[in-house]
Amino acid sequence: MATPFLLQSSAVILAWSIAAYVSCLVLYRGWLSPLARIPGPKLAALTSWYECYYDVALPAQYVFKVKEMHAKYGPIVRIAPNDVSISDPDFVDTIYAPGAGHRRDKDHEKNKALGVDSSVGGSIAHELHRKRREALNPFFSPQQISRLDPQLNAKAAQLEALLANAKKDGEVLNLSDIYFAFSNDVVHQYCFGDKLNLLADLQLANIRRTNVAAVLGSVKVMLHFGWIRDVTQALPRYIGARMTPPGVVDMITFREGIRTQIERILGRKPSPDETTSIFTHLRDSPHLPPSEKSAQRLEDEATLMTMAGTYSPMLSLVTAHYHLLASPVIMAKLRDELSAHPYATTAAQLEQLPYLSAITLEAHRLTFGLTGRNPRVCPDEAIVYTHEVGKDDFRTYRIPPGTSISTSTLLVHTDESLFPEPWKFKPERWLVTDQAVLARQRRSMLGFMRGPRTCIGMHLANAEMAILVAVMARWNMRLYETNLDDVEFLHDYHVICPKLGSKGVRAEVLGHHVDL
Ligand code: HEM
Repeated sequence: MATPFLLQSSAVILAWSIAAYVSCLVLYRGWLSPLARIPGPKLAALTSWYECYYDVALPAQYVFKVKEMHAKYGPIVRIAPNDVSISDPDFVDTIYAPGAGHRRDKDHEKNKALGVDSSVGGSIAHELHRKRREALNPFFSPQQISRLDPQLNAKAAQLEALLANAKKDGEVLNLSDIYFAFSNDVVHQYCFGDKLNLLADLQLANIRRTNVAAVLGSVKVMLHFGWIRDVTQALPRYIGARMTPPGVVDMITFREGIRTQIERILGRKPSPDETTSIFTHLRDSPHLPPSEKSAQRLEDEATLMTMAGTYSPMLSLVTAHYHLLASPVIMAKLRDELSAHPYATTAAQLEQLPYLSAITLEAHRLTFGLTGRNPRVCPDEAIVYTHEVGKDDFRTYRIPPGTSISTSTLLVHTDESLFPEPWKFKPERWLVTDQAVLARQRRSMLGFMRGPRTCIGMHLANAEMAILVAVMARWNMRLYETNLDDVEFLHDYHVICPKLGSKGVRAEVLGHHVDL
């Protein structure tokens, strides 16, 4: 009988082909690849299932495992078949900020999990990123941001009214929701020109914040099994929605809201009566081709801008407020500084106060910016890394173009040579008098990243921090059922995630602080 024989031999050929392919892959990745000399666990070099196990099964622990690997193997480690991690603060700029003439792309595989591929942050190629970035830069200069003072102060006053009401009613406040709402209102108005008042509805703020956390909670699964999103998006919405976790469904609704905003802006003709905003500016820019102004692209841009401009500032704000409430000594020093400078009211003036800005820096350091490893790919140059292994004994590695190279904020921000007792919140470390130490610490701050892809919203985030840290000092509050593990970096879901199931930072308002 020919048919079973054919089937049997096809199965045998298929099995042999797979075995041959896997053997070649193992041989290449483990021994022949130009990365084969780089130290690290053999399993990590052979398969990305190694990373997947730490990211998905444990979960979101690979970044901590990589730190352990560096302790064992040294400053350069091969952490996946095509991925090299370098733990060396003095090498950060070579990876991320090499200067003019050097191209640094993003790694498409690592970048697609957030689903904002055509945004500035989603741009893979160096040149495309630069073009999109140039269109946005004018909105984010320190001068432009200083014009937002009245708006920031008005929002801060609304926030203080909430604190006063909570004191009157004896209500426990969720500070994570409050800072989420504050940052969301600010970035929304800046993006679209119209006012959002999430601060007036803290229940909705809680739903939205937990939805964003749920979406972030899925980034590792999406990173390793990106086809899940492709399948659910390809299905009719009513079927796809049933297969998608609730937070993600709400995110789809959130994106539809953004799409409506964008379509409204694109549907209007430029007019002097219109409030200008980032997206009216992009619509009217003569420098951008029509493809860069499509509704889909601008939706991606607005989604990234709104999410990044809301969630990351919220994390730094709650980290700062938690530590101020947990450390009366730090709070007392901040109050002393503010009462010595009663006329510092604008963000720019507050940012000049040394202790307040040390608190901000320390909050950013322990919030870790983007916690994932955020790799760069050099498309056209090899990277050479040399380190000392003994007295006058150096080892050099050549990392070929196309390799995914990274460090992580965890590695740098907890480097004991830069930040002794790295897990402690110590603003004083930013007030040292040794300028060389200070310069090295500042250079090693990766909370906003370095180089051409540095956070575009950095000045806005720091203005929000300055105004709200001053507000924090004006109120006596007591933490409510909140511990360090509600703000600590315990899981890497693209940004820090504290203990799973944390309700956020909650506090009771005791009253206005008399001296301020
Ligand atoms: C404490 C607050 C913030 C932190 C820690 C933070 C952190 C970061 C980091 C680390 C990056 C670099 C990402 C990369 O390498 O791909 C980034 C990029 C970005 N951030 Fe922020 N961010 C904050 C606030 C903001 C705000 C307020 C906005 C919006 C107004 C914003 C909008 C963006 C955008 C659009 C990008 C992409 C920039 C580019 O690729 O050129 N961020 N942010």
